[in-house]
Amino acid sequence: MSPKQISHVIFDMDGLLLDTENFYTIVQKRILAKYNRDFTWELKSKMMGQKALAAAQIAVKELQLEGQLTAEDFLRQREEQLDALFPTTQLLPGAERLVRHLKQHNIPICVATSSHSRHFDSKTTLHKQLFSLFDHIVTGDQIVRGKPAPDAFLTAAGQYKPAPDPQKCLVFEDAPVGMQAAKAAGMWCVMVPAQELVKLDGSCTKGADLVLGSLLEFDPTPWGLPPFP
Ligand SMILES: O=P(O)(O)OC[C@H](O)CO
Ligand SMILES: [Mg+2]
Repeated sequence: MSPKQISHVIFDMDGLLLDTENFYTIVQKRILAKYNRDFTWELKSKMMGQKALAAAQIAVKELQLEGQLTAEDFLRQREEQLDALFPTTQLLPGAERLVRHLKQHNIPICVATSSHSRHFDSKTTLHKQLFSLFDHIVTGDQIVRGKPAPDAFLTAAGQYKPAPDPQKCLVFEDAPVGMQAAKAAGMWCVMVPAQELVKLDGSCTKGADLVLGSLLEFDPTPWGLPPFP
């Protein structure tokens, strides 16, 4: 479909706006080392963007840890360590500039994250003012089916009255399952994947409408959005 005329923009959070993915990597590497397992990018690529329990279940299954570690135990151990790290979360390059720019031009903006609301609160500790600019935040605990199901993005769009045409919604995502969720919702998707992920599997971005190295590279104009000054 062309020309693109985006009316609403939906942001993923972890790994897209906020630099939290490294925290998950550090903590999960530490926990899995106790079970003589390596936490690889291949495994991470399957877990990232998922709701917490779904991600934990993937780890246990892929590493054949049944009988040694339950998904719930993995999460409990993960929580203790993540809780100490999340309040220090920093923004990723270009996130603040893009969010403020769209807000300044009255473009409806919201967030659809797989993170549950307690993690959302903790991760945004240093960024409350910026996150107050979003019209609403949809967290993982508000939806039943996690990404790659389209629910998070459809729920986020559905909070606008009237709900926008998905064909006029642009989603920013970092994770393969997130990009798939956006496309399943019938929306446009700009993917900003971690470079490690692309190196591992070039096809992880297949289906995205545009792939960028960072949000700093985004040009709003081809999307019918106002240009940066
Ligand atoms: O990328 P998000 O914001 O949907 O959150 C995903 C998980 O919490 C971490 O991969
Ligand atoms: Mg993400």
